[in-house]
Amino acid sequence: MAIPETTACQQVLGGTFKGIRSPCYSIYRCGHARLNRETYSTSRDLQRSVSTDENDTTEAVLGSFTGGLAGHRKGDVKSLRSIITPPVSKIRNIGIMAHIDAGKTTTTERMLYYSGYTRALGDVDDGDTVTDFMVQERERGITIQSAAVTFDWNGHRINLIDTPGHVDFTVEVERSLRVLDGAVAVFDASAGVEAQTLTVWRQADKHSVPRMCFLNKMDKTGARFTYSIESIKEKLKARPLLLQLPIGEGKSFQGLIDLVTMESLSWSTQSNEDDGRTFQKKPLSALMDRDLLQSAKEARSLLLEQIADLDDEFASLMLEEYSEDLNLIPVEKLQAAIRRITLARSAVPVLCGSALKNKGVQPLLDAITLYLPSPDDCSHDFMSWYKDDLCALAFKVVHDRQRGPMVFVRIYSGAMKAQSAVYNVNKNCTERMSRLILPFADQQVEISSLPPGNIALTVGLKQTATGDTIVSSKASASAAARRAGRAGEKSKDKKSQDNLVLAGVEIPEPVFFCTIEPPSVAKQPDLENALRCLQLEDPSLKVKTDPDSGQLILCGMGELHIEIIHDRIRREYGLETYLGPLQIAYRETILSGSRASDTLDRMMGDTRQQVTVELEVKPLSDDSPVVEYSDSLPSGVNGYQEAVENGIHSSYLTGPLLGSPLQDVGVIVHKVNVLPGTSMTVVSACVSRCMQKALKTAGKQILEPMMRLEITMGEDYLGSVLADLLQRRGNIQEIQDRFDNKVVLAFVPLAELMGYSTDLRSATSGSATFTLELSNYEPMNAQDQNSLLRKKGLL
Ligand SMILES: Nc1nc2c(ncn2[C@@H]2O[C@H](COP(=O)(O)OP(=O)(O)OP(=O)(O)O)[C@@H](O)[C@H]2O)c(=O)[nH]1
Repeated sequence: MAIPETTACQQVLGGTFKGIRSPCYSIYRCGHARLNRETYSTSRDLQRSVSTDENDTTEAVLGSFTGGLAGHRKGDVKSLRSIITPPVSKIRNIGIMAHIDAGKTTTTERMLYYSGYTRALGDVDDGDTVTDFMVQERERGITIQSAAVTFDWNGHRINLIDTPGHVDFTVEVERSLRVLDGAVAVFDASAGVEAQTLTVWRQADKHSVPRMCFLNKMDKTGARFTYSIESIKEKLKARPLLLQLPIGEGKSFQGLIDLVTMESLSWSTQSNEDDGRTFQKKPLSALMDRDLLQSAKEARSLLLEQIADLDDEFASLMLEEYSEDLNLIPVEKLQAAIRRITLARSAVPVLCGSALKNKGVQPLLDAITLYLPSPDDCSHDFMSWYKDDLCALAFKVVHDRQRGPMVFVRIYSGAMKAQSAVYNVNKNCTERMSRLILPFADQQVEISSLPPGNIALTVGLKQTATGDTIVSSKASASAAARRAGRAGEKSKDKKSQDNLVLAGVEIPEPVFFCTIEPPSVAKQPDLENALRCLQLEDPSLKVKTDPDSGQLILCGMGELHIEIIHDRIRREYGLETYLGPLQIAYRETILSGSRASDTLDRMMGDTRQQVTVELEVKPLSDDSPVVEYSDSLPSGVNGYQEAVENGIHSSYLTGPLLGSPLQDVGVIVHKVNVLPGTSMTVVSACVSRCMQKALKTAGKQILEPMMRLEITMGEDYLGSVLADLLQRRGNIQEIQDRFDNKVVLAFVPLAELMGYSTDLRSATSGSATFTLELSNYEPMNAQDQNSLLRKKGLL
């Protein structure tokens, strides 16, 4: 048995460390007494887990809280805490993903509580959860930033990332999925699969993340186990493997039947105060309810059949060794088969419970360790290029006012060490990392080194942004490049030779923008600095400068996104900024082509610079290249090709109608005559001017963002919601029934949805909910296009 590497906790930073963001004082206020006690319970828990493995050696170092907490007595915290880094096979890097409000945060809180990392149960509704620790998150009761949490369960290290459900923050979800090995999809069992679940499910598919489902809120009136299972089949097109059956639904929900071990698990329903830590486990034969027993037997037979269908090894066990009595199949063999199926993504295990009522979370934790992959189960080409050298991916940057940027990394190979220099492949620079931290939600434990497979938080990397690849040195990157090159030659895979940089996350184009102004000119540099830090953290936030007015422009994924950024600049950077009206990010295209020519002729110093260009713009068809050169042109345009294409691309940024980016426009270059000695910049400028000329006379068209809207409301409001959608130029696709509710699916131009949440709330007395995502860009009709141009004073 491999001896696990041991790392020692050097200091518990809970007191001095003001959270990932400085305004974290609120958590200390509501939880600091808890924080101190937690340290005890965590130590005990870890000590317990230490003693279960005889090969583990531990090193415990005394740390101390030093100030930072109001009313806190220095030195009264016993932070004797040993951190064992388990073998890689016992690490689980897991994401929790779901539709907004499905209960991810509540479930995470319960996990932390049962694993001994918190002393009290946090409650989203009371604003005292551990993972939602930004002030805005506490106030709004939603998760904005993924908070990574590390904890141990049954000798396993679980690195868990609580991801936000709101569509404005899907980049956060995708960023987490990129580095996770497995995921738990949490559902509201009264709603089944909801709109955002579909989006995150698709994202998890894209990154081939094995996952399991947790049907939460089984206690809620209207909770329907069977309905939720059907919606997983129908909407997610997934194959559910039912590992549990609920005992009761809604108010009568009291526990679960474990179809793998054939036991019933029941929690006390006597008191709401019960923390669910203890529950009763009985063999199924002791179950009094005959109907339930029968259903459990049937569900178990179905489960065995499904597993045999999907796993040959298990099928042969069933047909040969245990054909006489399937009940004799050892639980471990069944679990191993479920694990293989989950990793192969041929089915998804389904569990259920109620996080709020403290039922079913411990079996979920067991299932995570049993069925979801360890880093060893996931292989990547680049791991062989780096061998034992460090290779890590920065997947999130957060900014702390005192410590500067702090970077979450996933280590793929080699060890990451505190107080060491690392090389950032994307930025081509060497940086010094001062500290390495294990993130226990708002508490941080400093460690000296971490082996591959882990997720850690680093301090000191100032240039690193989300998506950057970090290795030990430039020499190590070069050696990896050579190995990648050889591998690429062998496999004739050109891509692998270039691909030293681990793929980052695709960031969707922002659909909203607005100007942002500092309170005074003197504060402009502070605002620029705040925006620079926020952009390092949040790659979906774009900042531009208006070339005419010089004003700063914020571009974001939605109204809420921009609102949160505004709020954070105020709270975290102490700047009261002014936002201009929110505007839509339109695009432009052309419906018919046009040809133009232009000449630039000027003296620069003693040199005459002269270029004549003739080109044609045309609607781009799917199979033609964006830039074509007419046959009459000399090949390579006499060495000016790059300058010509720079000129073309720069003119794509400002369309002729609104100055919005152009799409689906092709160019044919007919003539480029350049006087020798003319600079490349002048060639690009002439091409760009000629492009603008041609575009002006082409058939111009504005494209507007169309949103896919899903609204859930009581039947009484259906008529008024539909009438309102039609007024907003909405195209209604479908009206579905969901128990007593109606669900409307529609496509609506984004321009018509400004302030929709407030309008919908007042029209339905706050009872309706909706989700919104960008569907595509569509041409505006002539009338709407003209009225938009008039509104902007452009017609
Ligand atoms: N009845 C019931 N309510 C629950 C349960 N779990 C969570 N809730 C409630 O559902 C609401 C949302 O819970 P959260 O844990 O914040 O959900 P979330 O998925 O993290 O939400 P976002 O981070 O905003 O996406 C809160 O009011 C919770 O108290 C449950 O098991 N049963």
